[in-house]
Amino acid sequence: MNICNLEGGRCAEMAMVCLTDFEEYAKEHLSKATWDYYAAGADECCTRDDNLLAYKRIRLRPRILRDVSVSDTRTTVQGTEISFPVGIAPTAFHCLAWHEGEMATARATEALNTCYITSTYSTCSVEEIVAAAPNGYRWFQLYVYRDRKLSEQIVHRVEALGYKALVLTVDVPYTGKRRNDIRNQFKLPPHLKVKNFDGVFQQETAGPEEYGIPANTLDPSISWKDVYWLQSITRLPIIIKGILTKEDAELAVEHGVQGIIVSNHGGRQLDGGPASIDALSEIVDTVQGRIEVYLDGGIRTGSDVLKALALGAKCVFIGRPAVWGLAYKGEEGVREVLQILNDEFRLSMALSGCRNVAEINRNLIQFSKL
Ligand SMILES: Cc1cc2nc3c(=O)[nH]c(=O)nc-3n(C[C@H](O)[C@H](O)[C@H](O)COP(=O)(O)O)c2cc1C
Ligand SMILES: CCCCCCC(=O)C(=O)O
Repeated sequence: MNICNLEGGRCAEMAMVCLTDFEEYAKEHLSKATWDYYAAGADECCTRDDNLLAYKRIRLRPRILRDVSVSDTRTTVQGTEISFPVGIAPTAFHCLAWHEGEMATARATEALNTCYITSTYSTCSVEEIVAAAPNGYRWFQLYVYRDRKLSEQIVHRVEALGYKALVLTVDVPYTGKRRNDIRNQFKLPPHLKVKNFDGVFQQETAGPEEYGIPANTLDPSISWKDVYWLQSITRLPIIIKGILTKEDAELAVEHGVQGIIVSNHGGRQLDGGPASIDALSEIVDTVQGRIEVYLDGGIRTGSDVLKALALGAKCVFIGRPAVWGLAYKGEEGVREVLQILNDEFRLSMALSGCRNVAEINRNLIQFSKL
């Protein structure tokens, strides 16, 4: 029997049934400033909240009597097999949630055989992450700095370490306005560092800061020509994260990248933009299978995963739920989050008559109710 002393709250002994149980636990146990940072959306949080609500507006058309006694959730991303189509989106500062930070996240994704996109703003270095989970499948998320040498160095480092793709985040020319972070004057505590840039991102001289990091390091002038620049310094596949329109999807294909992540940064950047699931169809229709299309934002259940795949995503990624898992029990917590999503996805597949991911298609979606 589970015993919990917390009145109205969750404790580590309670069985976790769904992802919102982890959210509740994290809210209860993290400091207010850390919780607010993870939960933040931009401005009035309309896009952040719509990321979740949009899935509720989509209805499924289940098929029956299809012998779903055996099911297979495996898929591939960029030619590599993963055990199910859910990976971990890049999120910053995992050591705020758990002392082993990104090393714990990396071990969990290695154990579950799925993809982990490491953030530029990790609080463990890429070397520590690879050492913690040497057989894990990883991509590296890149921001482009004003100082291109800095970007170039990290690209060469992750390439040498065996990262399999670069995820170029394109929706942060400036950080979105996150009201509680401003109210809390949120910053990384002094014992934590952006480890990949030790000595570079430390605020050693006085100057404007954002989250305790020197402000203005990211280059707001980046444009499509920088995709060519990135291609010139790496042989890794490039995946652009933060595309929400068919026009930009077409440009991404024309610029020769290998993938797109349809994303609004968890609603933390432009408030008023579309929910990512609502932007997916026009992008998939434009891309027409020329490159892989992925999605993140608001995935909280297995049926959300099913809906995204039915609308054409090859794989989806979770941001905040992974951090809630970390806050709960480190590696074990992230594993539980992924396992619950995998179990729910498998069940949703079976209940809608799909035996494998190849059988998931748009016929599953009831368009008249969209
Ligand atoms: C706390 C937090 C930190 C994030 N840090 C990054 C980051 O460093 N780089 C990046 O490309 N996206 C970052 N994102 C955006 C996520 O990669 C992803 O787009 C978003 O979290 C998906 O929405 P979800 O949290 O509803 O799953 C961050 C999101 C959150 C919530
Ligand atoms: C100075 C920019 C910090 C960005 C931190 C990571 C991120 O993308 C986020 O959404 O938070």
